[in-house]
Amino acid sequence: MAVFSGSDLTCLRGERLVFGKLSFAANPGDAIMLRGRNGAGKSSLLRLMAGLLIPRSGQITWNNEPIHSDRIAHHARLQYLGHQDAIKPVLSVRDNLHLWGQLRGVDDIDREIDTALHALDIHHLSRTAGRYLSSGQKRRTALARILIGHADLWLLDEPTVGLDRESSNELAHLIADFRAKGGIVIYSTHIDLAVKEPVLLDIDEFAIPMIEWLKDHDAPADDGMRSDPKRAAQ
Ligand SMILES: Nc1ncnc2c1ncn2[C@@H]1O[C@H](COP(=O)(O)OP(=O)(O)OP(=O)(O)O)[C@@H](O)[C@H]1O
Repeated sequence: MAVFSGSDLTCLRGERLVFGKLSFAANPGDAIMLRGRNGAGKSSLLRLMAGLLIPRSGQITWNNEPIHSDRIAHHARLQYLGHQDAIKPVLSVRDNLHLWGQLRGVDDIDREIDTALHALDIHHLSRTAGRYLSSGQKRRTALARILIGHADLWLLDEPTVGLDRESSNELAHLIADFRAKGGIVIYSTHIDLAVKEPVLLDIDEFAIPMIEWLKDHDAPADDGMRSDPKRAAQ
């Protein structure tokens, strides 16, 4: 059984059936590349994997335990990079990373920040406030964030957006290092990223018409978020 897996996943957003009968499996060192047309559900799948959305059917497990049985443990093991860089505009790059390290309970934050700043080649921006960063510099800062603290799983939604070619190659190296240490990386991209032998998961293959899905299931009453009252309140 794979360390991280999902089986027979169905994703509803609003009243739209985004995909169904989708399964995946990943072990330490694996990379999965999500592909699909705009709106196919790549971001939705990454959010399901992060435990930020709940599948309408199917289950996602880590070491055979459903991720929703212990969401705190799941969030602690993963780093999620969404479309938003979530950089605080009034804080410097270093302070942004410091805040993130504190939230993750990292011990030796300053040393980890220095390592991350060098890895993303943004050490010279350490004291620059978030509001003065270019979009590529913001993206690099967001990527530096995923290096702070221990993680077993990286979920990266379009990580190359805003990056120049050099930074994209640097990201590919970081992914290779993370995999070499046993990390699992799942990422969506519209451009080629030099990741070695990723497993391709084409979300377009899991598009099914709502009418077909309804034949086997109850009528959809809600979105994945709304099926969890705690999340719906957020
Ligand atoms: N918050 C939401 N509420 C309702 N529907 C949503 C929501 N977010 C996304 N959707 C819908 O879910 C579907 C999948 O969107 P998603 O963002 O996962 O696709 P994607 O493959 O990541 O697209 P892209 O390549 O354009 O980033 C789309 O039809 C979209 O309109």
